[in-house]
Amino acid sequence: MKKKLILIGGGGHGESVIDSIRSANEYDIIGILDQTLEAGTAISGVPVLGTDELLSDLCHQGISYGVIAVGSLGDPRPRIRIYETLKQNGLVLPNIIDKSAVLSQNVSMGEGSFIGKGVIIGAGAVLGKGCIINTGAIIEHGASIGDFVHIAPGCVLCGNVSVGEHTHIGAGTTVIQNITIGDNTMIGAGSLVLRNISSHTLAFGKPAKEVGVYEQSYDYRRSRGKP
Ligand SMILES: CC(=O)SCCNC(=O)CCNC(=O)[C@H](O)C(C)(C)COP(=O)(O)OP(=O)(O)OC[C@H]1O[C@@H](n2cnc3c(N)ncnc32)[C@H](O)[C@@H]1OP(=O)(O)O
Repeated sequence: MKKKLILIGGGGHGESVIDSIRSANEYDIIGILDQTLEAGTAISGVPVLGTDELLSDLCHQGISYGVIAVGSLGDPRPRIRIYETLKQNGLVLPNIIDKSAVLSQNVSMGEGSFIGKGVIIGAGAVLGKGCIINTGAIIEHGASIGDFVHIAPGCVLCGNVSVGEHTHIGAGTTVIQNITIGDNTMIGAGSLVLRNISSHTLAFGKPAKEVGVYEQSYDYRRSRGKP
């Protein structure tokens, strides 16, 4: 029997997640909880059941797996909130790995991450929890990817790149080998990263330059008493 799973979030990213869950054929998707979609509608054939207030009832009905299915464009806070809600309700957060992704056997991953179509992850890479590794991204050997990082579609991270927690690497970015990118940072789409990039920083371009403080996630960290 397939394991029963609930999705939180039914937007565009949610549709990708549904597609990848179906590709792996391991879970039965019972429904979607979403703060804005109308209960009774359906996304990719999966019913919207209501808001995440239903979570505790659903857990009592025997659903033990939950997936963060909202995307992120540089603000990881909604995904973090969902992660915490799922954990508080005692749900297990599986890693959703599209069937077309190719992962070395020697990859270590936290929980609750999404690995999209055509992703390649090399030997010795270490991924935190709650990450999105989006369509067609390549993460080479020895990479270190922090919690709630989004590596957007088509990025190439060469060997031994390190990306700090909550950082967004914009679509189509290339990061050369041995580079360190800080926490809570935004790298704009299409960048070429040749030098280390600091935490709490907006950087973009070819080559990528630091153009300012990245505020959004910084506020989130301060609100949690972090520097
Ligand atoms: C499945 C999916 O779709 S996942 C989604 C993947 N999407 C991404 O990764 C997008 C990442 N976001 C970006 O690249 C954005 O452009 C950001 C966050 C870097 C900047 O966004 P904003 O703050 O709104 O910047 P804005 O659009 O106002 O541009 C400000 C200036 O920076 C420039 N700029 C913005 N982004 C970039 C970039 N990636 N590369 C070069 N220049 C850029 C603009 O041209 C503009 O220059 P100007 O003042 O000379 O006209």
